[in-house]
Amino acid sequence: MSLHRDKVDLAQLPHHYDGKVTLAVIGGTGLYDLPNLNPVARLTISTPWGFPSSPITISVTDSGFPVAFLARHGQHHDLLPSDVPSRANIAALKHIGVKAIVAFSAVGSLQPEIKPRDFVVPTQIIDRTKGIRPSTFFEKGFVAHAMFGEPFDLKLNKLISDHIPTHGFLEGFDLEHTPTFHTKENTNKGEDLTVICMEGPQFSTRAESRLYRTWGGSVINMSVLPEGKLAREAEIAYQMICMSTDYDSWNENEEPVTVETVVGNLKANSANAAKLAAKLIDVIADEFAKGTGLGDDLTGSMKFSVSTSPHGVKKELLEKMHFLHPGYWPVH
Ligand SMILES: CSC[C@H]1O[C@H](OP(=O)(O)O)[C@H](O)[C@@H]1O
Ligand SMILES: Nc1ncnc2[nH]cnc12
Repeated sequence: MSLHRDKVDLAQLPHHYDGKVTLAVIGGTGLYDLPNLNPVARLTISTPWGFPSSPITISVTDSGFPVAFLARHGQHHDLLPSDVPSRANIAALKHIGVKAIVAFSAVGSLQPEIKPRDFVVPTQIIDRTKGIRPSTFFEKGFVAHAMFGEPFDLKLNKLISDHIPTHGFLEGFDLEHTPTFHTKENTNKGEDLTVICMEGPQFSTRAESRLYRTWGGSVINMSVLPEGKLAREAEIAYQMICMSTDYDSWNENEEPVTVETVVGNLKANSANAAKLAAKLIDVIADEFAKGTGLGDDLTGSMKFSVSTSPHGVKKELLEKMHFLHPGYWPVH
């Protein structure tokens, strides 16, 4: 079943964009473009970690603010969650100047109050991937350790939570189900909302799904890692917005999740997600215009997270890292 809408002919767009692009949206399952914006360029960027999942579309809002868009699983959804080239995706966004990323993801709900078609802004992550995804830009010969106790950017999280009301945030739009916008502060009594990231591509067993509930999991997906870790290493403020599509497998009164359930809810959700994305872009554009330092908190953090003396590092490794953080570790 296709989730794609009719599209502008993106192939005709220029392949370069000269301005600065500070905000990026990563689209997950069901969100393959930003239909409410005006596309102005389509970039194919080669990185030392390969090519991104898809070309990066630069669009501008009505007020002229540029936003980069990247389809996580490719424009035709041909990449398994384990095969998403997250290092290339994040490196390419960093290379064009991105300081903040809002990443969308279709998730299963592990809690009865998070209903299919609701949105969730998580604050914590539990890693259940299996170590088969490259999850760092660093490698043997050049060692660094990034801080990850707060895996999402707190300023971006607060900005989003403060500006999107719990109910009615899609007023006037597809309201067959009025979605709730779940945030730590507004709906979860200050308790973390935790996304479990599993390897997939198969969904969880009932026993696993129940286990994740005992761990305090709120929602489950296959995508937030290593994307969020790599954004941290790239010093980019990162927040995921989860779109609930199913109750996973924990509920004995329901059939365990199937792709049909996910796709059915996504058909409604993807239009809502595109509208929500447009709203969030306006909020974030305003914040950048105010100059409050959004995306600046991490600046310089990786320079001092390195354990290896740069003098002992091979030239090839330093050259790769120069793409990500030019000037941090001069190539000798
Ligand atoms: C099609 S259901 C499983 C799939 O959906 C989510 O993708 P994304 O996070 O990119 O929206 C989930 O993480 C799985 O990859
Ligand atoms: N139940 C689920 N488990 C993992 N990823 C998902 N994406 C959407 N629903 C999911």
